[in-house]
Amino acid sequence: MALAISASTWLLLGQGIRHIVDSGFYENDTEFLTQALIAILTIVIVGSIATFVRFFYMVWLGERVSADIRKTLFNHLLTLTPRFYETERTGEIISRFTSDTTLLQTVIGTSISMALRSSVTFIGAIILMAVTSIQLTAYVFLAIPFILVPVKVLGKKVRKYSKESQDKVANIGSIVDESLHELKTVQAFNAQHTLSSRFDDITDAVMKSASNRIKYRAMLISGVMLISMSAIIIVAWLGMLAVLNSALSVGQLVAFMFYAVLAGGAIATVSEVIGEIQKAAGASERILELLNTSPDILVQTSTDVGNTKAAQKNKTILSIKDLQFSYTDTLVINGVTFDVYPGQKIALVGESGAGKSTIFDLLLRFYNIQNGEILVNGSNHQHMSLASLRENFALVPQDPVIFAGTVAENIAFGNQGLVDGLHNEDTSAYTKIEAAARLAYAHDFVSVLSDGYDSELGERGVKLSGGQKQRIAIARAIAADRPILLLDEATSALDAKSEREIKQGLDSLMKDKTTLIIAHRLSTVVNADLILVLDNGRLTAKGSHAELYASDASYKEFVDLQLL
Ligand SMILES: Nc1ncnc2c1ncn2[C@@H]1O[C@H](COP(=O)(O)OP(=O)(O)OP(=O)(O)O)[C@@H](O)[C@H]1O
Repeated sequence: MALAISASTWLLLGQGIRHIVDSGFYENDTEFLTQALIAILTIVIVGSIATFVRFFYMVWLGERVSADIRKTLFNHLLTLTPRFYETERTGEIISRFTSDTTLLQTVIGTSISMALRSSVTFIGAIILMAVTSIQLTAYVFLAIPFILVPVKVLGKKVRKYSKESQDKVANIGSIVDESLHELKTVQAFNAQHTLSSRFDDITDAVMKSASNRIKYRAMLISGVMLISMSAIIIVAWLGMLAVLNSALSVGQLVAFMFYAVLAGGAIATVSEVIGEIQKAAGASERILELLNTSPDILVQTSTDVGNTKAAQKNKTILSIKDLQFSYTDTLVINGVTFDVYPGQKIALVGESGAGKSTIFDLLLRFYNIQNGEILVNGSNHQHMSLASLRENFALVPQDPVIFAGTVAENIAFGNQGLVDGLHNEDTSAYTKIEAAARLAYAHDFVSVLSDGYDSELGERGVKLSGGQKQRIAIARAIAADRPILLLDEATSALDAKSEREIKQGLDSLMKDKTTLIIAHRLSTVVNADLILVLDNGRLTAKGSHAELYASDASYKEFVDLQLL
């Protein structure tokens, strides 16, 4: 409405001008002149208010749309599986978030608003031109096909190069993301030059497609301007001839020219923003592509009653049967079968690449298994929702993950109650977080940080040492309080004190829990209730350390070579 009012008020101005010229000037009517000026002033004020409302709401709408798209897109990305991120580059996805949604925001907030306003102005101006002089309007219509040709032909080119340059900008995102995150490795290997020449190539490519885009846009704008202005000049000449022949009053001609300039300006604006709108069309295609990617892990709805009963009789917490899995063609897990009873500590050992981490990934259902069964508390994991399946597990990865945020936020991470408690500044949440940190032997170093549990840890925990990160990860698993722990023991050795503290932290974590641990230390395998030996995806032996060391030559060799 504001758009229609603001466009109409500017159009009304023409009528005002016509009356001033014809009635005020030519008939020497001073009082009429004053009244007309007051009327025009009113039109200007109404027009300005309507412009304020139009601008405010259109720009607000642009912000709202991009905020909603960002939220939807982020939530969607969190549901996609690791397989998706093995092929996509995160830097490129970040670019879709930022540059594509920002583009949509400006286009909706500014370009579409301008295009709509100009279209309304154009239609109104044409109608009023027709009212003023049908004959002159007919001449103007003759020019329209000449204007549409460049809009059609050049607009297509603009769209093509816009999409291309947005894609290339996404490559910039990837390389910056990768280089800055791995800056220490880059600098340690003096690889700045290699990266900067790769970056130069990418920015040059962006520049090249941007130049093409700009060239076609400039041709579009100037072509439309040339044709429309020439048409106006010719029509003005025809109009002046009509005035001389007394077929038209001077006021009519002035009003007509006012509308013709408005219409010409409107066409010029549309041709300028059409390029932006084409660009936004490219951006939304890319966003839709992402939104239409569906996660490849589906929950089967039927419940497996038979298996549930069988498992409950045995009371296994985990039961793995004849598991088979491959990432690509070759089987990485091949016929693995084992049971885990509540409270057991199971150590997984095997050479690098044997498939230990893959078993964790399958338990957490990051990938679909090809054959076999995984029962969690007697339920087939494919019949459980991903959330209820994963509620059974707390993961402590080999390289502990720290999120940008405070110590307290990092520890609360896996426990929604604590996260909400922190959000509401509930003191009991802090007490529980501190208790978890004490059990993980993290309290001592946290309490000397400048803001204690509210200290910011920096992106990826850059402000912490390796051992400190591990203890935060352990505290997080303690705070999450899940029945089954999946520990991927760190391979890197730490100083004796840190080692001892981490071991004590892990002991408190494992207390009363069922644990599966990818073991890299002899002390871990010695204390395990059951050791599973994996070799090339197969389970080749199982038993206690003493049994296996005495009976299994390959285990003995493995322990002697790898663990001692
Ligand atoms: N995302 C993946 N895509 C394709 N192959 C993979 C992927 N992840 C692992 N693999 C392959 O699967 C096999 C098992 O890997 P996995 O990480 O489970 O071994 P691991 O026993 O945990 O090794 P490590 O002790 O070195 O971590 C390896 O041969 C590895 O190359």
